[in-house]
Amino acid sequence: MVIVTLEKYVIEGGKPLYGDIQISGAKNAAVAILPATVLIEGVCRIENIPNILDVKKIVDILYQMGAQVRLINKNTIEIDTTNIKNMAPPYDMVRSMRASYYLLGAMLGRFHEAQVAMPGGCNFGVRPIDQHIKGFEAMGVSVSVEPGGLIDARVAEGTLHGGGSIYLDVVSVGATMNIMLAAARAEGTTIIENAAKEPHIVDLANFLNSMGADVKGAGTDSIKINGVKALHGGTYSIIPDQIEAGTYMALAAATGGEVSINNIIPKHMESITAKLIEMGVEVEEGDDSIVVRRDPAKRLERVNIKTMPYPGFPTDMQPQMAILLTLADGIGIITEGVWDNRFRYVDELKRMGANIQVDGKIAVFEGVDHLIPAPVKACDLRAGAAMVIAGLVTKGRTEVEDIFHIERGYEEIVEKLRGVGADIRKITVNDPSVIGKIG
Ligand SMILES: CC(=O)N[C@H]1[C@@H](OP(=O)(O)OP(=O)(O)OC[C@H]2O[C@@H](n3ccc(=O)[nH]c3=O)[C@H](O)[C@@H]2O)O[C@H](CO)[C@@H](O)[C@@H]1O
Ligand SMILES: C=C(OP(=O)(O)O)C(=O)O
Repeated sequence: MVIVTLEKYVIEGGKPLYGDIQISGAKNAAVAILPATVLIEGVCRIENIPNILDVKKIVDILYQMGAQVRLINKNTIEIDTTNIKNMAPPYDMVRSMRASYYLLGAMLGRFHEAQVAMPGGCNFGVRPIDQHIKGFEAMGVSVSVEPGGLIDARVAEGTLHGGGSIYLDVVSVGATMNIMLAAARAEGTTIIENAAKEPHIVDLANFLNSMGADVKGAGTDSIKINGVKALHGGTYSIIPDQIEAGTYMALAAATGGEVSINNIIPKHMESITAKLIEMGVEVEEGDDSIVVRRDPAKRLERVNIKTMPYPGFPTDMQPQMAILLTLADGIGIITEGVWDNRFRYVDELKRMGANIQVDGKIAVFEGVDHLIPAPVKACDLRAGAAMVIAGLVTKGRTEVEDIFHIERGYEEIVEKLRGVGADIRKITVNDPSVIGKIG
């Protein structure tokens, strides 16, 4: 008989938090920069890498493809992909995460062909890649999706050439990055119009440029890439994680108290800072830190939020802000402007007594006085972070299951939270529902 174990967080919430939290490197930059090393012949030393599951998976995929990987410490690695083989990255590993699709752009740039499984990642409904494909096709690549979900992309004739002007029909972070990767070593120029402007787009461009690429305009909606023949190794440090920082800002606003969120770029936090101030939270900016302060006795004010591409309010902060609206004074509305189905966590919150109505991409929150503890599930990465916030704001014992979602993207979350006085621990339990069913 096999006994399956599962891990969960046990939280005793309901008290304000005080202290400092150090922010790790940005997940959404790291998961693009690591595949980008495929374009480079030489050793890349990458610092400030977040020690999270998604990063471990990508490093493992690169290792299996023949990259030499040296872990210098938990946040610094050296990768040398000089002798990497042009092979399909392991199907199941690729399928289990969204960001593995960056291997398409990187392998096209280096080998002019790639076979990569359709991506996975958080389930927000359909996550199409038609804009990525449109960009590759403009560079002379033929793309087909084979039965079983393997994407086959290859230069049909001649060489990988610059795509000229490519206008994205929707502002897509993934397509902007993937096209940038392939274009970095294409012959000629590619201009991505209506490009995404997120901080991690700029970080990928800075990484590529520091290794010899010629990318201009990242951070604006027009990015020009002059392809170069080769890229060399070097050292690069990843930017701080905007969403991890925002999550802890929302947490401090929810529980009350005073938390200093350190090692961040305050400019990246502007849309979140502005919303918290609108809700009556004190937010004080330093050079590379932000202090969030709220008197726990004072109720949060209601607001409306619409998620949008950067510099709009990030979709990846939507579930965390929902906890604040759940408890705010009055009715607040969230309109999800990026994904079709990012309110799956609402059912979990209702189990804790939240009053929320969802209609398609709109959720209406009628603030309640307090939440009640309940066992809840992390249904995806940020929804999981929201459940942790809900647990920490609620008096009594909340248990959060399926925490592997959370650990895809948050480094040492339990340790960081305990450092500001939170009562949270991770436990491993046997799962009675599967005892006897396997083996
Ligand atoms: C612009 C935006 O906020 N992007 C978010 C998106 O990035 P991610 O890169 O995952 O997704 P995209 O930015 O590509 O998608 C944005 C929108 O464009 C659509 N789309 C995308 C690609 C494509 O080829 N065709 C297409 O129609 C998607 O369905 C979606 O509605 O989710 C990530 C995880 O939540 C977030 O970190 C990003 O901030
Ligand atoms: C949803 C996210 O990640 P992914 O796109 O990798 O699923 C996220 O970072 O919030």
